[in-house]
Amino acid sequence: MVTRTYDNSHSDESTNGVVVMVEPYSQKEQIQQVVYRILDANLDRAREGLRIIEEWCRFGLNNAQLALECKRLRQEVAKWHTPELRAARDTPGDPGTELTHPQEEQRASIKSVLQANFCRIEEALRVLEEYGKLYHPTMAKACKQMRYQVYTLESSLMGHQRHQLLWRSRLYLVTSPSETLLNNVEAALKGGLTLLQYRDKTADDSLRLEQARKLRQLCHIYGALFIVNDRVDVALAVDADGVHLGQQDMPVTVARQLLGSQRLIGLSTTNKEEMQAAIAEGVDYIGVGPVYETPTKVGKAATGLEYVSYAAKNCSIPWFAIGGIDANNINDVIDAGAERVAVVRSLMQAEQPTLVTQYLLSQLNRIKPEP
Ligand SMILES: Cc1ncc(COP(=O)(O)OP(=O)(O)O)c(N)n1
Ligand SMILES: Cc1ncsc1CCOP(=O)(O)O
Ligand SMILES: [Mg+2]
Repeated sequence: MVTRTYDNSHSDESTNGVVVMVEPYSQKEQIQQVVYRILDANLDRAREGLRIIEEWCRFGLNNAQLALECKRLRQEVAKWHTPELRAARDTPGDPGTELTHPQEEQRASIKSVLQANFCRIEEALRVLEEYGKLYHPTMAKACKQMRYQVYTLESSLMGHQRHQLLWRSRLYLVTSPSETLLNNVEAALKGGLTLLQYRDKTADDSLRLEQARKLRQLCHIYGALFIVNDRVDVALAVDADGVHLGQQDMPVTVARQLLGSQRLIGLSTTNKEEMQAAIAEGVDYIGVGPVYETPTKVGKAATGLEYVSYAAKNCSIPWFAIGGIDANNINDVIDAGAERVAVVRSLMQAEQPTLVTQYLLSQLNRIKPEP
């Protein structure tokens, strides 16, 4: 058998002594080969990406439903990978195999691995949709549908990840305005912080957006959750993991409509009625306090440790004791039943936020080891 080359010129080839005239590819055929190569490469890319996501759903999350959806999509992609497309493959002649971006060589967290691979699958499906139109319109339509199904899968999986990390988080840093905001936060992240809230009651919106973006990026690098205080619009603008609302802020139902079910909503509570109402409204976590009076929230009466004990016995969702908590009194709060605490000054005013984070976490993990 004589293999045709991509060279479009006439040529004679010797094959076992027999001289064979090789027909040149017509321009149309050459383009078809290129399209087939693109389809072949992107079918592989989409399938590989799906497998990477599937492995995490299966082994990382033990979530059969999500793993099954990945498998279904993988098989649907494979269905379009016909022998004629595979035959167009030319790996040695593909200049793209050598091209990698430095970001691809290292990933900071599972979240980045998942996000990078969702991106890869969605891009591949988009390519399949566009070039598929030149091959098989049904394929193009199927790939478009799959792309939307992958968006849904991404949002369920990322939502699931968020909830898991929220349940695992024991320490919550709520920021205060500071010249060293980013350094303080990064130091706390280095100490093991997994949940951050950006709170600035006075900044103008352009600064607020700029800082929120930077903090979100930092949290992304360290695999931590990023919540915005009060402002649903800012949370959406910077693609935050959620928002924290107070009793006087936007109603939870409205925030939920805007944020959807996959992002987190936290609500401040100061008594059992507010706690029960918050749970009934479907918030993802609550703040419990201020446990002690605090200059960070002037004029707000302390709830004391009784409310902490009540929460320990009655709260079915993650809750964070907040207000005046520091390295000196954290064990009293833990003894009253808290497994999670939120702090502002303890970390924002610490000389060594990494060490303080590590200390607070070690105390919180002392009673019940890390989940
Ligand atoms: C974790 C957590 N709990 C409580 C609050 C207080 O929220 P709110 O009552 O809306 O007061 P402000 O923070 O907006 O002044 C919180 N931010 N975080
Ligand atoms: C925002 C907020 N809501 C209840 S207490 C509080 C502030 C807690 O700050 P600190 O940890 O500095 O006492
Ligand atoms: Mg508020």
